[in-house]
Amino acid sequence: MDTSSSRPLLPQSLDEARIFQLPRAAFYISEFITEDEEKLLLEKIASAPKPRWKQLTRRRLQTWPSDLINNKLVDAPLPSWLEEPIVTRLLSLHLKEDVASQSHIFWDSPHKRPNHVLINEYPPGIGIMPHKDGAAYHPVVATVSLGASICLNIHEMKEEGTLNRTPTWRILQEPRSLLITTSDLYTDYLHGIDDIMEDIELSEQTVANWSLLQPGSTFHDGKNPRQTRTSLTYRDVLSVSS
Ligand SMILES: O=C(O)CCC(=O)C(=O)O
Ligand SMILES: [Fe+2]
Repeated sequence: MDTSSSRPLLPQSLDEARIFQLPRAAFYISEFITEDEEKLLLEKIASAPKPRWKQLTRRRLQTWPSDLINNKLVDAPLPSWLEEPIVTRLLSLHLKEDVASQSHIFWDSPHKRPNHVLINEYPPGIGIMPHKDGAAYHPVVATVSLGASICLNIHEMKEEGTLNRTPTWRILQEPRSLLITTSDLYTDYLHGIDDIMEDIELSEQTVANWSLLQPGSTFHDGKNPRQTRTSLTYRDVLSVSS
């Protein structure tokens, strides 16, 4: 596909994007945005005023429209560059069973759309500890990846309540892709990214969304050397104050 064209080819319905290997429910769409859109977003992120960045020890992040305070969001719109094209395109995707009612992935969230975006920048070798996203959000996360590929690990808790350090599944997120995780994946499982310089042993057997990757995508020797990868995570914060 010509990824520099003005509009990407999206699946007719979200069902075509379902990752069947995972518990309900997850969806993956490669080339959800174009190369031009990716470039523009990276420029917007890079040109944000310096105080917008929160520097953690190993990665940095931006929060739009603002940080949560006691799990609450102060009512404010997202900037237009975070709304268009991503939110409009996201809300245009429907599940087949719901086409009649025109219900998209945020249909049963309180605000019927994402109202909050976290931007995380991961240099090579840096990831994020396995965690759950918690009670502040409706249990739907839409993640758009920029710049480079990375593996997201899904972990289960062991019976005694400790984390199983070996991921149960891996999801490969390519640049310009959209990943949606919901339901049990949000509430019962943890997700994280390894602190490694390359993702290895990538294959149909080890990557849950292998069949949904970009046609012709190649991971030489099953390896993905890490480069700086930026993610936009869209969520609906349950509690909003004016
Ligand atoms: O960068 C990602 O894809 C995951 C980010 C994440 O888990 C979070 O911000 O809670
Ligand atoms: Fe998270």
